[in-house]
Amino acid sequence: MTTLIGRSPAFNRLRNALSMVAATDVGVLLLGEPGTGKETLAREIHACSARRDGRFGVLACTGAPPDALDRCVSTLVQEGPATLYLDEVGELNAADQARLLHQILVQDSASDGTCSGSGLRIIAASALDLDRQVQQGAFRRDLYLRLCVVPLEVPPLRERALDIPALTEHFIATATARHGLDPPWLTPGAQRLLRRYTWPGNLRELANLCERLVILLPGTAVGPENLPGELVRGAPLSENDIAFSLPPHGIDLNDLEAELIRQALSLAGGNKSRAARLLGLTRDTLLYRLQKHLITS
Ligand SMILES: Nc1ncnc2c1ncn2[C@@H]1O[C@H](COP(=O)(O)OP(=O)(O)OP(=O)(O)O)[C@@H](O)[C@H]1O
Repeated sequence: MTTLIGRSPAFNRLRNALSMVAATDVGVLLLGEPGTGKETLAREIHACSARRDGRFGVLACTGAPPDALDRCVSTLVQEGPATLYLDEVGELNAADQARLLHQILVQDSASDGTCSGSGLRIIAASALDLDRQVQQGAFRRDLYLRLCVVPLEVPPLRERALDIPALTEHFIATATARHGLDPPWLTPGAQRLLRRYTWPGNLRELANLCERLVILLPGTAVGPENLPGELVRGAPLSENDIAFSLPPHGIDLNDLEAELIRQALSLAGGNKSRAARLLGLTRDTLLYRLQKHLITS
């Protein structure tokens, strides 16, 4: 079974819904941006369902060859109770949509109507707004209604920022084990940037970053200066951040200084004299500190 990380309110609501649908055999449509964890959640539904001992098959609908759907369904059906996960179901062309509807109707007529785990269960996922596709005539309404008995919205990572520390720890531990390296650790300044970033690539982007840090900085401290530029640029300090009180667990003053210098340079468009003024420093003091933090601008 997968280790599902997440304790934010948004994720807890989803987790509850997952356990409810896992106890049934209804069609589930997972809706969420790329990398939000849709496949992982589908695997969890399968693992918690009556068909947990059967296969979990995956069909990537984007660019799937014409016979892929039929082959996938017949292989799974032959092997007993199974779950088929259709990734990006909105990308199926008209012919495949008709084939899928046909397969669902065949499965329904073969099913004994219980949740005992016979036949094939379909869990579909989409990053596209499937409802809009139906309205635009790009997706069959009859198929949509079959797939979407229970729609589940998977929140983007920016809406579950509370989960970022635990997910970061999990991804670092996973990459550390995979590569046989020592784990890096994040300074408070770096942790703060991770919490503030908007993560357009969601959990996959965070997992990739953690793996990169494990490979490039094993067993060392990771500060803001080691993080990609988009994380630093995407996290402007607000007035509240500047007028902050020292948290009980303390801060890393060195990292904070480096972060403020980067922010000032960015605000000043790279002009060092202006950046120095923003920080209440002389230009020479700023140059010294740029060297100290190995900041190149
Ligand atoms: N709750 C979770 N706890 C721990 N790891 C997770 C969780 N959800 C997802 N992941 C991890 O995040 C990464 C992305 O998840 P996944 O592939 O399930 O996303 P997806 O929404 O299906 O992506 P795509 O839309 O691009 O197919 C994977 O490495 C997965 O193992």
